[in-house]
Amino acid sequence: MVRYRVRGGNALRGTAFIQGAKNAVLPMIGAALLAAKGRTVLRNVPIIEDVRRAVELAESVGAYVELHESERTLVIDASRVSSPVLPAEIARRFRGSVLFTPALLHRLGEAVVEGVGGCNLGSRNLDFHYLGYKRLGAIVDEGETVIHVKAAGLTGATLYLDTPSHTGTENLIMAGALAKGTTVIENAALEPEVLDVIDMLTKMGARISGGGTGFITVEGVEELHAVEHTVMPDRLDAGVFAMAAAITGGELSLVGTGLDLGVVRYKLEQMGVEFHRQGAVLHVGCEGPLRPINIITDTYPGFATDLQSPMMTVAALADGTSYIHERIFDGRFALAGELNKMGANVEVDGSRAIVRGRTPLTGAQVTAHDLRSGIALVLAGLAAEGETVIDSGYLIDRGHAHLAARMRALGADITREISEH
Ligand SMILES: CC(=O)N[C@H]1[C@@H](OP(=O)(O)OP(=O)(O)OC[C@H]2O[C@@H](n3ccc(=O)[nH]c3=O)[C@H](O)[C@@H]2O)O[C@H](CO)[C@@H](O)[C@@H]1O
Ligand SMILES: C=C(OP(=O)(O)O)C(=O)O
Repeated sequence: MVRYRVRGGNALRGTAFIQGAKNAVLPMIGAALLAAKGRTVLRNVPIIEDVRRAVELAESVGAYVELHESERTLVIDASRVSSPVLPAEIARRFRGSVLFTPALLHRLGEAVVEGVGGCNLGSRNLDFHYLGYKRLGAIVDEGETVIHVKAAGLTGATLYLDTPSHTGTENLIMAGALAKGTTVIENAALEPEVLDVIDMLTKMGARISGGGTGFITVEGVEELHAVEHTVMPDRLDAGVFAMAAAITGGELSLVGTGLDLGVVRYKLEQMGVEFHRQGAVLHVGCEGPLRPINIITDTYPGFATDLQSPMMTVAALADGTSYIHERIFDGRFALAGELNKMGANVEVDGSRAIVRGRTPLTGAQVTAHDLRSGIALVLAGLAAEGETVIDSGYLIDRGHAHLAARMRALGADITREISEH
């Protein structure tokens, strides 16, 4: 059992090194398995638990993988992929396992999905993925726990997503990349991580156009080859460090190539947080009191649902009432109860939350219910009086690399502990 212990009150100052993006590297590991020859090299890989699970899963289907932690580099040789089974004991531990299906379909003609994990955020359907495979010619047998997808070869078709699913878009692009003919994906996701995956697939030889427009066209090719690619920076990790500076009255220089915080920057600016860019470095700091904010989560370029939880912590520390409307997931407010244990005043009504700030936060024993509620509690701990102990820290480790060490380097009093129970 991993647990984080945070003693609040220290302002965070210094240079924060932003990791590579979790939600880009996971589809890239799936994409690497599409190459039947050669070795793929991924750079700027975040050393997070989800990447370790993805490595285990790739190995379990027969790939040879080297994870060079200090170089943050993955080397993947997928030439010997031979098992279509995504075993439950690994696949159920992270969401990214869903991204291995297209490669297994193309390479082996079938994929046996024994489970898919990920944060528990209410309903997380996969119907767009399976309907898409079916329209491309696959047979999908959805059992109680195991899903069997089979295809002697996929053929391009026009696909429509009811909502622009992030992994759904990535999966259907990968399915179309080696299909016969043209695949069109309408209402495709616009997230920067999806565009980074398209960049990598394009280097591999895929013919994809329309990324970032919502209408993606994929002309199927005969084969894809192994390439080297550098994973984009993690805008969620960057957002969290910006918030850590803001709520502790600190000042951070965020380092991560080409970092663009987008709407979270504008929302934090409305709250009184100051940003200024100096070349490749983004400075963030906050001197005065924080102002309250209204947030509506949405698919890109809207406010990212993954930053909604950390933003709830910031709102609890702002002077006045903030309103949050969660529109992507129907179960993403488990954080409210934990924050309230620390003295916050958050009232949840369905998909809306009202955060009445500022109430002084005091350290408490709290539980991470998912990755982002976990990091939100770390933020609360940094600003609280006394000691906060956050259980289920594995969930935080799923998405943030060396969190305690990176925060300690900036002056935070935080430790990561492992206990038997
Ligand atoms: C590994 C990864 O990249 N995870 C991200 C990805 O998750 P993920 O790709 O799972 O999220 P989706 O964009 O697919 O899901 C968004 C919404 O669409 C619904 N839906 C989705 C697919 C489907 O077939 N049917 C359906 O109804 C889901 O139930 C959910 O309510 O995008 C989410 C939304 O930005 C982020 O929070 C996650 O961090
Ligand atoms: C929901 C998240 O991740 P996943 O889709 O991997 O569960 C997240 O990163 O907040």
